[in-house]
Amino acid sequence: MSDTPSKKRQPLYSEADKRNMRWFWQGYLRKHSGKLVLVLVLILVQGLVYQQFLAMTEDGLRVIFESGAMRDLIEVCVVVFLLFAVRGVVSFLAPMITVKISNQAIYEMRRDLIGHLMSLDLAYFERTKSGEILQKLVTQTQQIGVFVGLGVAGALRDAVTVVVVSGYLIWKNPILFVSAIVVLPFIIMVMNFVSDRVKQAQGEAEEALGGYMNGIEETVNGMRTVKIARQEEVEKDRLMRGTDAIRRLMNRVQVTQALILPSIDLSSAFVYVLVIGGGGYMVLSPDYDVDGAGIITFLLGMVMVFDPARLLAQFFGGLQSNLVLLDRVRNLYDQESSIRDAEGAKTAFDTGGDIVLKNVSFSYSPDHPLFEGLNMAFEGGKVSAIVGSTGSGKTTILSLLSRLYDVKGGDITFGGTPIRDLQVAALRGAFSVVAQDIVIFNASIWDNIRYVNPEASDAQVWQAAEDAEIADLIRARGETPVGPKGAQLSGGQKQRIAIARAFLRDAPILLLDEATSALDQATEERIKSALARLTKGKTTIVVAHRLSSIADADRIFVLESGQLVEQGQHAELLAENGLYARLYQAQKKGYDGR
Ligand SMILES: Nc1ncnc2c1ncn2[C@@H]1O[C@H](COP(=O)(O)OP(=O)(O)OP(=O)(O)O)[C@@H](O)[C@H]1O
Repeated sequence: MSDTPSKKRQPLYSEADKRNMRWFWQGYLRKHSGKLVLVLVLILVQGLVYQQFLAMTEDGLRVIFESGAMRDLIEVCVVVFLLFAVRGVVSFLAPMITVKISNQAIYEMRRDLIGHLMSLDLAYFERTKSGEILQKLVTQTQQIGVFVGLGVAGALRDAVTVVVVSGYLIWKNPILFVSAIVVLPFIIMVMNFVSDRVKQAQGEAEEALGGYMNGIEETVNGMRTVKIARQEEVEKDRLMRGTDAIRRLMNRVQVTQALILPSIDLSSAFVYVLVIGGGGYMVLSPDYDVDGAGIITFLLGMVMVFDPARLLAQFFGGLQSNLVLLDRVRNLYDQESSIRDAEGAKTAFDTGGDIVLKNVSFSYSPDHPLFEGLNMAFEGGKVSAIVGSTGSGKTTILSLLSRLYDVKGGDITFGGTPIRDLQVAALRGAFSVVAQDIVIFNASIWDNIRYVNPEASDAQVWQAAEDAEIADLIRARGETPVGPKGAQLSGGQKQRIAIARAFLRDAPILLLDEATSALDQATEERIKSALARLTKGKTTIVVAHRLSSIADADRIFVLESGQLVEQGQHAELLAENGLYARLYQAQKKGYDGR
């Protein structure tokens, strides 16, 4: 099975189902074997209560039919009451244990899933709908937990009851019992049909639910654009189409599952008629040693078998749905991270050395190559700038340096050490990054800054905030959270938080991607002097559109459609009169208004 539902027939238990159940059992349930055995014993007790109840009822009926002693009847009644009191206690204890086990299993499963998710490459998150990830971590795991905690315990109890009571009935009247189970093939046929349809529809429903959740997230996050473009109705329709698809698919799942009960009821009607007719014949015929009490008890026994059998069949329908959910959750592990530490990767490297791109080729998709044979050298301890038109690959170079993606060809070296020989954590730990897409959490500004260095002292956080010109805002807002994704902040305020983070982190390599683009000229000037202090002695790579802001860089690289077309210092590039000079003149003209 995969996330894309296939139209082909779904087997009752596919290899994937078996693998997934094994995974769940071995990873999360087996360790509770002791407790599970206890549950089984409790469930057996419940089953035995039914068997004893039947035996007592038969005795009681005989007392009545044969006008026995009143005392015997009272004894039977007391024992029956006690039996069901025991069953009551056990029906509390067994699910109490299984619910705790299943909640623990789901907690651990989520912990492992989150751990695995964190290890995946950025590329996975760029191609996967966030709704799909939410489903795995929230709804699908939750449903599996409820199913395992309550459903499995209930099903075990029902199965034991069916087996114990059936055993008793076989012992009492094998001929009648065997003739009663002629309905079994019909029930199996229905089950097969249900399994097939439920799996198909549940797969499609999960797909639709993922799309719907994703749609909600997109709409809510993009509400500013939605409102300005007056697209509320369009968005409403889009979400309603999603929810309508879910309605139709869930109808299909649940109506199919609902087919199970009538088929069991139909079978039970057939069996009851058979028992009354066949049993009655046995009582009337002198060939059989069967009395009325025996047949009434047998009939009661059949009722007691069919009742849990109905629930078992319902459980079976739920199991098919949950197997689909388990497969979806489990297939997160099919995703592997390709950016991993090599054997013997280094934890330390020359963070002050030159950073060199040698013959680098890279593409996001095979049919759109971005870099081919790109060579660049960023001098250690100096400020380098990358400029170029939009989409020329500037941000991608920064992403390759911090190994968010791996180069497809060529190499990147840090002080002569190839990037693949470095531990990913050590490499990324050497960077302070002010990215274009600043991530702000719904916490106070203070906590947002501290996020990059939780060990920092209060004094250090204040210093970083002062350097980034955001301290006054912290004083004004106090502990107030800044809204989801920092919605209550201006673009410039967000950028200053990002700069404060870079100050606080104080790593040896600094990547600034349009770090000051959202600031007004006066604030930018003030921050620039603090940034100059920050970059001193550090290898700094600045990406900027505003060329005046990087004019004093030690080296400027000019990119055009993924190719390095010029490099040098500001004055040299102007003298070359190439692309840089043209861009610079154009911007100057724009600012001067000429
Ligand atoms: N995650 C991604 N998946 C696929 N393609 C991408 C991705 N990120 C960027 N691209 C493409 O790669 C090219 C280079 O993008 P990049 O962001 O590096 O350009 P840039 O020079 O930084 O642009 P800008 O100045 O607009 O920020 C663009 O054509 C872009 O569409």
